[in-house]
Amino acid sequence: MFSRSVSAARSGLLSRGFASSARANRKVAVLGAAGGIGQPMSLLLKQDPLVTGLSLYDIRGAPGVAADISHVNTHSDVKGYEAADAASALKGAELVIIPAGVPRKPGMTRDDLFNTNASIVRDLAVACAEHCPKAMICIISNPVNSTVPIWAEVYKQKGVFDEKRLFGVTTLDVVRASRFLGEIKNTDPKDVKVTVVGGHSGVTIVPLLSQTAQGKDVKGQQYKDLVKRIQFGGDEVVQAKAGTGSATLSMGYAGARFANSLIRAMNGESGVVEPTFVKSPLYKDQGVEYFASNVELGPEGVTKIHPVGSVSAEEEELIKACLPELKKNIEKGKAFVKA
Ligand SMILES: NC(=O)C1=CN([C@@H]2O[C@H](COP(=O)(O)OP(=O)(O)OC[C@H]3O[C@@H](n4cnc5c(N)ncnc54)[C@H](O)[C@@H]3O)[C@@H](O)[C@H]2O)C=CC1
Ligand SMILES: O=C([O-])CC(=O)C(=O)O
Repeated sequence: MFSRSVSAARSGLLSRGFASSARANRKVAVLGAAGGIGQPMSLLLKQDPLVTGLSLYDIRGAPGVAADISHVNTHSDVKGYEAADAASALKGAELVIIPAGVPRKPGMTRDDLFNTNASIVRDLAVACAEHCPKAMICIISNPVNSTVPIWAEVYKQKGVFDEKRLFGVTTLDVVRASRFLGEIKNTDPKDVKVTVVGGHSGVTIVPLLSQTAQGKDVKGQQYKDLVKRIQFGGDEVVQAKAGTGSATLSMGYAGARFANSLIRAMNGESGVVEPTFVKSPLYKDQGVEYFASNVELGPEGVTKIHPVGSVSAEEEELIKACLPELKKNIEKGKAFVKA
């Protein structure tokens, strides 16, 4: 699991979602690297043989985290940067992952984080537009349904927007769906692949269980409970952490897994498909500009946005409930930057 070799990367932890292909120079910057997500995710990125450089940035504590992680004996270089040093942190970054911002406390929705996190994300977008405008951008900071449009609007203002290179990370919803369905079916979750579409909060999270072999016969109350658990899995963790934060370790895992998929695609591996929240034509006619669905990834980012596919009557209802909420969240993000 700690080996730098490609074959080792296919074993142990990495075989459950991290895989590797030929090595290219891939510098990854983590913004918010000293936080609850940033630290474990950076550690997992250090274990990824496809990551050749790690640039850890935070308004506090990143040099210490970098010094610690840099002792792990894998080949990548690790550097930590102080608050004032965003330019150096971002220079040459090809992929930027952003878990900067405050997490929820019990009783809050993700949208309640908007007032604090919107400006954090906007300012980081300005810095990336200046110092690494061509990097792939993976946004974790909540509310994702709004922070992704915020990033896009800043990039449009700066004249550097490329919709193929901007991703909202919804992988934790996919990870949860796989785990929770696997638990019900008593199956190894590595064999349970659930497409989750929509957005990343409450009713905007729509798992397409009918499209999976293990999920299609889950019915009645068990179906309702499973959907609710996937949609509100974040609340489960927020409540259990009782005021000290939200999901960090599972998100660190999910973020590193998404980064691995994207880097494999950037390195030329074909057929890499992940659900992710992107600028999407799927529901544009209903005024929803961004939508998570299966997206094929390639060297330049988004290669193909897959349609939602055939869905059950229940899933149709879930999508109907998702769209107006998602539209509101997206418009809020856009309006913030325009104001
Ligand atoms: N997309 C998803 O599935 C998930 C998203 N999240 C979100 O991720 C975000 C981070 O969560 P945690 O790591 O638990 O929070 P945390 O508070 O532990 O860490 C956030 C880090 O961001 C840093 N930070 C704040 N402003 C910054 C700036 N301007 N530049 C650089 N760094 C800055 C802080 O110093 C801190 O180290 C939250 O908004 C949370 O809601 C959390 C779990 C899942
Ligand atoms: O629930 C939260 O606030 C954090 C999050 O996005 C998740 O765990 O899915």
